[in-house]
Amino acid sequence: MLTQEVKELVNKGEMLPLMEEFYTIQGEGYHTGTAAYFIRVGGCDVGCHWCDVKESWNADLHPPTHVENIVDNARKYADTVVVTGGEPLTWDMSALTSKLKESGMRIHIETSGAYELSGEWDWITLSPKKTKLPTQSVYDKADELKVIVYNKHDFTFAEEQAQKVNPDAILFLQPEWSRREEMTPLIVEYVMNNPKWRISLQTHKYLNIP
Ligand SMILES: C[S@@+](CC[C@H](N)C(=O)[O-])C[C@H]1O[C@@H](n2cnc3c(N)ncnc32)[C@H](O)[C@@H]1O
Ligand SMILES: Nc1nc2[nH]cc(C(=O)O)c2c(=O)[nH]1
Ligand code: SF4
Ligand SMILES: [Mg+2]
Repeated sequence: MLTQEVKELVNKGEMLPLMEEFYTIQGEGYHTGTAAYFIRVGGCDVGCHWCDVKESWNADLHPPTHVENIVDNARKYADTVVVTGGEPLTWDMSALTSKLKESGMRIHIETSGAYELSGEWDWITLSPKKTKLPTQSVYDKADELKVIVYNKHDFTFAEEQAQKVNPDAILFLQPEWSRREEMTPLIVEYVMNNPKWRISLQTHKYLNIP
């Protein structure tokens, strides 16, 4: 059982349920191929049936960790951090991002946008989900929109989301991993016919790295 004191620190974002941290290469989206330290925060209730990190969903399984300790670790490895999850915006990201900034780090977030934006970010990757649509605050600030393509209807969903995001966001279509053989050729054709879109692949899975 968590003490009341720990619960309050988690509510304030001064502690976060930390699932894992790892130094790797950003596999997806605009920054594909660049080294970054990943901080994976537990807790998500969006419920994507194809989610590749379902172990992250239950926040209670991941130890509440002081953000100072997360930052002290991260700064040893890299100058760019990617905060992911789980759904990081489940929590108040202000304390984590202000401490990362004090350490001079560049900070990126991977989010479904299902909750209001908190924290200060150098790069926001929005990957919207039909089951819990993004909040306006995240549409307004997203640097890239990355829509996962599981079936043909997801092209329609992608166009709807592109209408909602700010006009400067860079647009990506990414095949859902288990459907990549069927969907990748359709995405290739779609991007050639609709060149405002780009392809994003989960390159870390092809490289067998985290
Ligand atoms: C695990 S999520 C965590 C961050 C946040 N909850 C979100 O969905 O953006 C990280 C990224 O992986 C993508 N993703 C998750 N499962 C996937 C799968 N099976 N195939 C392709 N992309 C996937 C998500 O859409 C998101 O862009
Ligand atoms: N290498 C690597 N790149 C990633 N980009 C987004 C990821 C995520 O799970 O948020 C991810 C991940 O899990 N690994
Ligand atoms: S929002 Fe992200 S972490 Fe949550 S279930 Fe969907 S892909 Fe997984
Ligand atoms: Mg991943």
